[in-house]
Amino acid sequence: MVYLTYGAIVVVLWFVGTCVYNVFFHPLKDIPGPFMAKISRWWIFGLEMRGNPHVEILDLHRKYGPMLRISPNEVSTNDPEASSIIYGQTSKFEKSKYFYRAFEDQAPNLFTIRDRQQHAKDKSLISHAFSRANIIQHEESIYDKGHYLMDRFTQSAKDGQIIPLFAAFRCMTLDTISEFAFGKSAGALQLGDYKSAIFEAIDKATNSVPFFQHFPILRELLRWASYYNLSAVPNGFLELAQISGSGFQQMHTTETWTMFKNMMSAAEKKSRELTKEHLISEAIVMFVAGTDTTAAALAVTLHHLLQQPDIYRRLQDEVRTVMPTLDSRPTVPELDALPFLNACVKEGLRISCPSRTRLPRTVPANGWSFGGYYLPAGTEVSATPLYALYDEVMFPAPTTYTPTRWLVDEDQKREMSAYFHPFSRGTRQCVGQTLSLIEQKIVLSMFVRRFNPQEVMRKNLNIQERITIVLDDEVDVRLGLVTD
Ligand code: HEM
Repeated sequence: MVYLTYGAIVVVLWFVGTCVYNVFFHPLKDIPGPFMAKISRWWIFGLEMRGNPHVEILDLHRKYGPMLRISPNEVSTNDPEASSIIYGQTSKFEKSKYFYRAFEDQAPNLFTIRDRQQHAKDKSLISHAFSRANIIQHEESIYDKGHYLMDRFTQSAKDGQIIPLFAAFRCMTLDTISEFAFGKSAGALQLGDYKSAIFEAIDKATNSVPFFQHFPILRELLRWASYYNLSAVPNGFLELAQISGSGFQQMHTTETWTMFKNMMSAAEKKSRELTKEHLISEAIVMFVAGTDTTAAALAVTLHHLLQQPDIYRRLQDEVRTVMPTLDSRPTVPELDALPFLNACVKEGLRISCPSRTRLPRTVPANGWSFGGYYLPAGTEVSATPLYALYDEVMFPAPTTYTPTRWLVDEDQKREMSAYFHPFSRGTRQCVGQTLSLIEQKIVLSMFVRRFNPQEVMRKNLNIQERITIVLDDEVDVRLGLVTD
């Protein structure tokens, strides 16, 4: 009993001592922020659990200024110059261990790897597959899936049925990335209700990430439970690893070009051996990063477009110039040359900001001085593309979908582009951005060529942040048919 009492006293003293240190003596003590954020990481965890942490942090920046302490050892910034230093091409800030480790199962992958040299080597194995020239070679595969989906929408429109756009686009992006990666589509577009089990696994995995970030022991316990086959414990990463394993098995039975075959032969040329764990880890990233991001961007864009008939018609008129029939397949350069289509896609990416989680980096050796503060080596600093995309000066009325804001002269466009980094920037920018942009342009042009707006069931969006955003209330719509 005496020992227990002493133990409790030690714990209380340790807790109080840590709080006092964090608030009054910590090297970051002068950086403003909510009191509770300075004391412990429970504050940011609570914010994450509420569902929209970065919209809330953006509001706090408006109150406290560009440098904001969001946990004892983490500073958020919405200062464009600070973001350039942290994320720019020559940045020395590595990805944060606590944050990115939680996305890994058995091995690091391109998204999570921290060492800059190792990252450059790994990226060189994959970047050819995601080059514009290579994606253009695969545009027919995107068109095939797009047409299949549009045919389903046509039937639903004829039957007066409600169409769940986010679920449908999730299936389309899943089938595209699975065929690209493994040579065989996951077949999600064939599912009557657009509900693939792969998304259940993705949702489980992404929901678990904040818990793994704040309580890394949970991740180890979960792996242990999986090892002993305690299947009652939900493990989205394990499920995704199993799905990826089947993808690889299937891949080796075909002659088709695939992204992973391309990666393996690039590794072979460099005499590098890729472990099974490494390949599976890369495959999990393809499923997670390559689906919800593009699907959410498309669903959010159409949610807005379908409610603005004038803009919708303008886009339809422009698209008709390269799509004389309902089934036309314009080339990617033809789509790239349509200014209003490009403005609609850009504005959709800006307003949806599909990857809006903060992307923490670690201050390198020697520390970093910025904005009158000194941040010692090891401090976590973070920003999300959202802060610049919602900048009220650069993008007046930032929560309004206004594609015409992008139809300005080249100088203004250049200024706006400095704030437009939905795919991040520098060496760690998104490797899948060309694929995503081409998918978005193909699907959007096909959609407006075939359908007229009829009814959007919910006027407001309920966006929740996970690793990427997800739309908690479906973008349910009814569509009319274009006949000529
Ligand atoms: C609208 C669509 C997309 C958006 C907004 C987006 C956004 C981003 C952002 C912001 C990052 C940087 C993350 C960080 O710094 O930690 C990133 C990285 C990455 N994305 Fe995307 N992404 C999209 C689509 C895709 C697609 C389609 C794929 C693959 C098929 C993909 C694969 C990746 C990978 C592998 C990385 C890590 C790159 C590296 O560190 O070298 N993304 N993405």
